[in-house]
Amino acid sequence: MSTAFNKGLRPGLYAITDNTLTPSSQLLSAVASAILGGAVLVQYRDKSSTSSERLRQAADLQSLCREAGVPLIINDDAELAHRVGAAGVHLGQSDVSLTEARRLLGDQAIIGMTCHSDLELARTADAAGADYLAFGRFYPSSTKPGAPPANKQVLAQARQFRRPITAIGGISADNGAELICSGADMLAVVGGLFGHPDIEHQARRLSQLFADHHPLFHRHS
Ligand SMILES: Cc1ncc(COP(=O)(O)OP(=O)(O)O)c(N)n1
Ligand SMILES: Cc1nc(C(=O)O)sc1CCOP(=O)(O)O
Ligand SMILES: [Mg+2]
Repeated sequence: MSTAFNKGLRPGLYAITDNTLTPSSQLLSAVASAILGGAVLVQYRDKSSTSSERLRQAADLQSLCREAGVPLIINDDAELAHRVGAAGVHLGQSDVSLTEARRLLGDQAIIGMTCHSDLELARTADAAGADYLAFGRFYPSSTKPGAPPANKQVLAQARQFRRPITAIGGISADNGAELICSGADMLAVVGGLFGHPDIEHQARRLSQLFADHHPLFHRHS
């Protein structure tokens, strides 16, 4: 049996926003560029704006993503995901529990879980019904300098759960291929995408890595 992709999840670029890299006035056009370049999933991640700003931005992003047919995930905040009708939420180990988020958002919501580099965290997230498992950080990250390092081997080991696997942390178009070859289905990228002047171009480069290396698209001849 192979990995179950459902609820609109598919292998590819997972674009994560950052309010320090992208001013709020440019958020929608930045995300639109990422989608034009091939992003298959978007996460709204904003740790510092006011709750009313976050509500407005999440609602605007939800309209954009719905129109584009790309699921929007809200970081940390299941209530906000529920309020704007987003596709789901991403939860860390110190965020609200998956069970609680599932109760609020329902069976059709996409709930992703941070598993660092720890298969036991992944086993627990799998048992609780996580829709994807996130591992990282794989390379030093200026977005989250304190994120604990992860070993690429965990990506292959996590395939036993048959859940889509996301890699995160310091990923760019220049270093992402080896993570896909190691077992990642999605590359979650902040700085390597939104830190560049030409976001659409970077998104295309990152998306091309899947065409070249992901087993669902790439067949050795
Ligand atoms: C796809 C993805 N993977 C990991 C994270 C990190 O989540 P968390 O550990 O809760 O840390 P913060 O992002 O909240 O700082 C993520 N957001 N997305
Ligand atoms: C939000 C986040 N979580 C991480 C983890 O390891 O769980 S690394 C990270 C930052 C990702 O940003 P960039 O692509 O700029 O490194
Ligand atoms: Mg979190």
